[in-house]
Amino acid sequence: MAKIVLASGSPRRRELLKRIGITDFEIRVSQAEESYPPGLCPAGIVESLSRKKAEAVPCGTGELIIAADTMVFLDDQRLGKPVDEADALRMLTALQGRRHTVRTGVTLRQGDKSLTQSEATDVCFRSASESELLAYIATGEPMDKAGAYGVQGKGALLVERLEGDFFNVMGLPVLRLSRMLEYFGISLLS
Ligand SMILES: Cc1cn([C@H]2C[C@H](O)[C@@H](COP(=O)(O)OP(=O)(O)OP(=O)(O)O)O2)c(=O)[nH]c1=O
Repeated sequence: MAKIVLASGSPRRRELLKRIGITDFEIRVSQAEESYPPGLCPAGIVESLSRKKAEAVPCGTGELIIAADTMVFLDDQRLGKPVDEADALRMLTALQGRRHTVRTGVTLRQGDKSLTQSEATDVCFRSASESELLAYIATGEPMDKAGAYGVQGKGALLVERLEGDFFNVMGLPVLRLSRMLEYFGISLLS
């Protein structure tokens, strides 16, 4: 089996890889600048960013790189990670009582073979008061997460409904990833 390299500093992606049985992998954090060409559709944006992250790390012989990028889309707004607490409050206020889509682009790369796909999950937030949102921001949880919430943590208390892959919201669509790995000859359930 190829040596797996996770091109991500995200502790959630590390944890999810382990949960699906990929326990032996190296982390090589990509320093790719998070920019993309104009005119891309939402899926195109996260796919382009994941490709960029995968291409920004060295890939040795026999190594398989996994890179991902997660973003929240609310109508035509793109919500990445908040820059500060005021930005987190702005994002959470915009999301409350509404449905949004979380998209994760994933790129797998080995030698000159590369595959990029993305997954979408719809999430509905309940209406929350400003004091609840401020209390949530004070936990610090929103600050390193797209859309300023973590569905796997206290952020779950803001989520009314979710349609699609839960793990996609956490940063790695594990079912899609397993299918992409099959293209590289790796089967996780055999
Ligand atoms: C919406 C949401 C996002 N997130 C996280 C997943 C991602 O780690 C992060 C989005 O940022 P990304 O830029 O996708 O990833 P990252 O900066 O954490 O790591 P790297 O670029 O090195 O791969 O938000 C959650 O953990 N829970 C959630 O509910």
